[in-house]
Amino acid sequence: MNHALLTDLYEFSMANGYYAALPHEDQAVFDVFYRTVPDHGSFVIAAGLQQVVEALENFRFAPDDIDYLRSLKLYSEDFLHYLATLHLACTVTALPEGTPVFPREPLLTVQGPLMQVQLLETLLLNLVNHQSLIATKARRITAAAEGRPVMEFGARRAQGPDASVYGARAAVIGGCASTSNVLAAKLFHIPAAGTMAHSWIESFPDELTAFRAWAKIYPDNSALLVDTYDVLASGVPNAITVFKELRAAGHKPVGIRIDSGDITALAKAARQMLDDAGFPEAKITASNALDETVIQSLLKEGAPLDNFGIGEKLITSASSPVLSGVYKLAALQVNGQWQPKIKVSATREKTTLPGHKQVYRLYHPGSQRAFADIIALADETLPAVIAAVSADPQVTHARVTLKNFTAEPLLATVLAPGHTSAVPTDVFAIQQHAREALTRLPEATQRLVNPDLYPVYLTPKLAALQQQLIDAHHED
Ligand SMILES: Nc1ncnc2c1ncn2[C@@H]1O[C@H](COP(=O)(O)OP(=O)(O)OP(=O)(O)O)[C@@H](O)[C@H]1O
Ligand SMILES: O=P(O)(O)OC[C@H]1O[C@H](OP(=O)(O)OP(=O)(O)O)[C@H](O)[C@@H]1O
Ligand SMILES: O=C(O)c1cccnc1
Repeated sequence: MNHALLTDLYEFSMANGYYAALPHEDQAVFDVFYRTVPDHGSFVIAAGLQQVVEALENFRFAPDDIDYLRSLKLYSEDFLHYLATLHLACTVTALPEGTPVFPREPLLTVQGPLMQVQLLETLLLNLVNHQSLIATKARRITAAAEGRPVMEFGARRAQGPDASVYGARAAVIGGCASTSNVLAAKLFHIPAAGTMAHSWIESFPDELTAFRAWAKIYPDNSALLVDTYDVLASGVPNAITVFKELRAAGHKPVGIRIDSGDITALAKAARQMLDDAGFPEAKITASNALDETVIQSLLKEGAPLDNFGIGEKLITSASSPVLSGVYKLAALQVNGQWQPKIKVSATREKTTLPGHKQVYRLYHPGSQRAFADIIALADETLPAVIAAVSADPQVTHARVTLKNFTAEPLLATVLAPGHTSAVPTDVFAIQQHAREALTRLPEATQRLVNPDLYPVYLTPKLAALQQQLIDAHHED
């Protein structure tokens, strides 16, 4: 689908206005960042970059798009002609998908003619906010599962087809092992996984007949759903009968799925029955409106679970369904000269960071342990000793001296005019990047409840530039 019209009307209205009022090719830089972490976490897992790059590479206005815009009777013919022949000339820098990113840090920047980059705001935020939200939720859920595979089961509850497909992709970036969503599995090379629904069991005269029919067709994929009638009185005993028959025929039974009731009590009793019957290797999968909180509770109770199937709470990030990433102007060329730009807000919290920027992750020297990030102006060289200022205006000890670190720049160019982009597209490689990046962060920042805040600083140059622009604004 061509997404060129997937924007808010005001972006076109501004672009048409820029076309009339400002030099056409003057460049602008916008930053994408967010301020608040979902679920009171301390970081977001950045995701959606592959789709951003694809959307920008295919960005074109079709003749009927132009006709539609003309029909609004808002825009000049010159501007519509500009759109009809538009080829984006934008440079995008971004941190790699899967990277944990903290509040206020630019995770993506776009530079290009002001008219063009203004038009991209809504689409870029749509792509990045959604996938980063779901990847972040999946990280929480898979952390709670402590290494047990999590299958993404959310297609039926996702808020529309796109949310199910790209949500499944993001879920894998955040740690899921597989998806039941066949389209997502095909598009992103994710293992397709699944069991059966209650309707299968109900479609046969009785549960045992239903299990036998399944086992006959899928003798090596027999994960039987045991809660249609009574988990312990019929579901597990019938599953054991079928497992014995499968074993006698030379097959290895997979296990059972429990989808209702007190999962801990049922899983403990089912485990005992399976073990007593000689099937200690049969796996128990749990599903039913699970999320990280329920999973933690189940595991704390000692529920002997091997796999999880997780739908609605993951695919909608139900407990915290919004990531409010924003797109803010950071610099503008005026007569060929760059000017840093700022939005000064009533609250310091919402005041933006001006200028072209770079984000560095700081490590203790010779180690893989990160202890802070620092946002710098893109053209400054980090000194060995930095009198850094907290990026969080709420922090009381706002100034610290940073020394003895190695610095890793996080933002790199992923798209430039005339160059084909090569961002990683292997979702499991991206998942691995996320996993490794997390092992380098302090463990306490990854707690699911009350995580430690990870320090993010500004260089003195960036902090001074921000203050200078705030002061200049107040003098006006
Ligand atoms: N031991 C447990 N500790 C905490 N939460 C649990 C436990 N067992 C199940 N849950 C969760 O409690 C919620 C409600 O479970 P409940 O027993 O009401 O399901 P159910 O109504 O039997 O299922 P269904 O409506 O699908 O038939 C679900 O989110 C489930 O995952
Ligand atoms: O609960 P989720 O995390 O979204 O996991 C997916 C759910 O989808 C199926 O339920 P179904 O649509 O058959 O409805 P049900 O709630 O009656 O089982 C399945 O049995 C799970 O319960
Ligand atoms: O395969 C399953 O068990 C499944 C898939 C989607 C939703 N619920 C269950």
